[in-house]
Amino acid sequence: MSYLIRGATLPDGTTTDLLLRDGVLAEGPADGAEVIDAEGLRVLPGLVDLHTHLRQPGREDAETIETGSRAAALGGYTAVCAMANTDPVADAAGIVEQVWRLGREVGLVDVQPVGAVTLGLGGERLAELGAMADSAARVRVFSDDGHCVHDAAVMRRALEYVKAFDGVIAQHAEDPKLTAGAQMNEGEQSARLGLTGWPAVAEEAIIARDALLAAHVGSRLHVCHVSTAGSVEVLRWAKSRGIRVTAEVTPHHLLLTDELAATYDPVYKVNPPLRTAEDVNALREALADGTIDAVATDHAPHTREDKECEWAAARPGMLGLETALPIVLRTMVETGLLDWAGVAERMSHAPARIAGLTGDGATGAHGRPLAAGEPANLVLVDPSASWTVTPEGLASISRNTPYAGLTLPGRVVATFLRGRATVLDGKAQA
Ligand SMILES: NC(=O)N[C@@H](CC(=O)O)C(=O)O
Repeated sequence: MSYLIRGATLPDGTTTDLLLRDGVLAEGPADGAEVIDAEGLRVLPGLVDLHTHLRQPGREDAETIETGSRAAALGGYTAVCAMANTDPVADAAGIVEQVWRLGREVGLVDVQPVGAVTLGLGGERLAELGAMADSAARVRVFSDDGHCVHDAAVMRRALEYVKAFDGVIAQHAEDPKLTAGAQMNEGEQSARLGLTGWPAVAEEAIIARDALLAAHVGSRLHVCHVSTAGSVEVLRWAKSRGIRVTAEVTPHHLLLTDELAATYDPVYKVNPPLRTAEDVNALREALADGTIDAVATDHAPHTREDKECEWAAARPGMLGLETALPIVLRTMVETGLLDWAGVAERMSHAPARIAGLTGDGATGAHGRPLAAGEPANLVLVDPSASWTVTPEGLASISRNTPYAGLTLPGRVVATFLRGRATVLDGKAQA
């Protein structure tokens, strides 16, 4: 099937026709192509998520590679990096290959497995980083996400190891000694609610330490879900020194604050926790000026049992794939902080570069320019359509969206993966 997308507006604001043929953006006659009228629609390169929890293997009651892939395609994504905190943990070549293959079989989005840094996420012994890199899954991003690689010597060794194949360690920056028993952001709200606080310094101290380690080793560090104004300062300092550090921010940290904990509704419980309005403003500014390179969802599905309970017993995490782009439009574009080219950079080009997905690899190329000869990975968005989030209306098995009832701008009309429609007329194809 080939498509002629007529009159779509590119990220730079110019309007063009795009011919999708044989998996690539083609030139020449559009004979036989299905015509899509894209007047008034925005086209973006297929979005790339650096941080997705797909829960398979192990917690298929919360999400599967298939349901998570569908949610991703509906959110405008063509590639997602699947986190390693599955059961079993993705710490060996066999497991990452299985995840990669299952993603290919579903075929809605390229599922790029993230490998664990340490065996069983235990923080002590390095996982088979080289074997995962050499496997069919061609792993380049390694993370113990959900856990911090807390031992500085282990972190140093991991950074040294991945240099050989231009891998990157994606750190969940949280000093576990400083967050023991933590339930929410440490501050005025936690004092008022009587909940144990998760102090900003637990994140900031690890980012500073890891930036210094990355500089010492000459390796690449990526910081997951940056959540505080102080972290932004540390990142600014590290980048100004030429340290090879990149960072991501989640949509929920760009919009929501710790005042929501006063509801005691565990849908707002997440790690790192929601912070203050000052933090939110600093994160938006950092994403605008490039101190934070990318938006990543940290899509974290949880069952009702794990979420609809007392705050203290609930698992941290929230859904994100289907709402990420609308939240970025609300917080960054409507506020004038980013234009559409900026959205393309922060949600497609930069994450693809960080994850090593821009070249031809096992999963093809993502985050490439929308130019002739490039893989036809793209999304069409209706910027003028708004929609109201309902948990039942989402494709995820789980229901833990913090945005229920919220009306958001921007509807994904169609998503294409190598020229094949994975979403058409706002509906997933399979
Ligand atoms: N981000 C979250 O709140 N949850 C993550 C893991 C974690 O970081 O705790 C999950 O896997 O559910």
